[in-house]
Amino acid sequence: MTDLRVNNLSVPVEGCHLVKGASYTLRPGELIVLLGPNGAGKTSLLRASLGLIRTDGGTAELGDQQSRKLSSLQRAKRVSYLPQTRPLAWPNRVRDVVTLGRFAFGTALGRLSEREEQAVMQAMEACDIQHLADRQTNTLSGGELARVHLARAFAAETPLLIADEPVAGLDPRHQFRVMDLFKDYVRRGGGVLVVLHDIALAARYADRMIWMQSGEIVADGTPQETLTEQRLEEIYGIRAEVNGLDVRFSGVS
Ligand SMILES: Nc1ncnc2c1ncn2[C@@H]1O[C@H](COP(=O)(O)OP(=O)(O)OP(=O)(O)O)[C@@H](O)[C@H]1O
Repeated sequence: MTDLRVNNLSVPVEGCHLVKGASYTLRPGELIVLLGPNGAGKTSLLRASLGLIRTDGGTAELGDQQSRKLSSLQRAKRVSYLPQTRPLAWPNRVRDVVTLGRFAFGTALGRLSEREEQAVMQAMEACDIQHLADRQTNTLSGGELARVHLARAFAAETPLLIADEPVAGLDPRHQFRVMDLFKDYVRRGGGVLVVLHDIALAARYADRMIWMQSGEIVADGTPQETLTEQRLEEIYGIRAEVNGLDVRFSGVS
């Protein structure tokens, strides 16, 4: 079973720490939303968990191996990572960008097996971009391009999927649609960890919420356990009324 186990992880930078002693586990069959204000250390935690940046304490394991010891191909077979900024080296056809998601499995553009073709088509359909298949990526709107990147991540069909603000820039319908896709992925046995800034959306979809502040995980539990008026006040400095999973914001405190 592939899970991501992070224990007491710290990320140093210039004499201080971007992440301090963070511990959590991402297991197949659950959707975790990672929350926290700008600069709290969410991206740094994700990158450190995947072994992509230097750490100076703690461990991060993906399945049976330490993340930092995995080759990029080994890592790409276990987890799809959708970073916050998604540079494309050069404009390309949408279908080809989505096909790159199969790269770790030895897929070469133009030589797709039926199985590979199916994975790419399904991912494009799920992300509502099949009509854009032959378009060049530099002609797409921001939201369309975000869905292309998502489709690339889905096409990989990895056991785990980690996405940093995957719904930023999407209209409300596509935000729900993308979150529904993550839920389906989890129902089929995958594990998903996403960063969201929309607390109401997070409450609606998360099995667990991990809250970060100043480089530390300050809470980890179900929305029912961790989403409280006091927490929103402490972490974000905002006033809100919380009734179960329903959140009504009334301003900054
Ligand atoms: N290489 C670096 N050198 C110095 N500071 C850095 C470096 N990388 C990140 N930081 C700082 O560390 C803090 C945490 O950054 P990080 O991107 O992890 O936050 P975040 O919670 O993902 O924020 P956001 O919600 O704005 O995306 C920020 O203040 C950022 O400026």
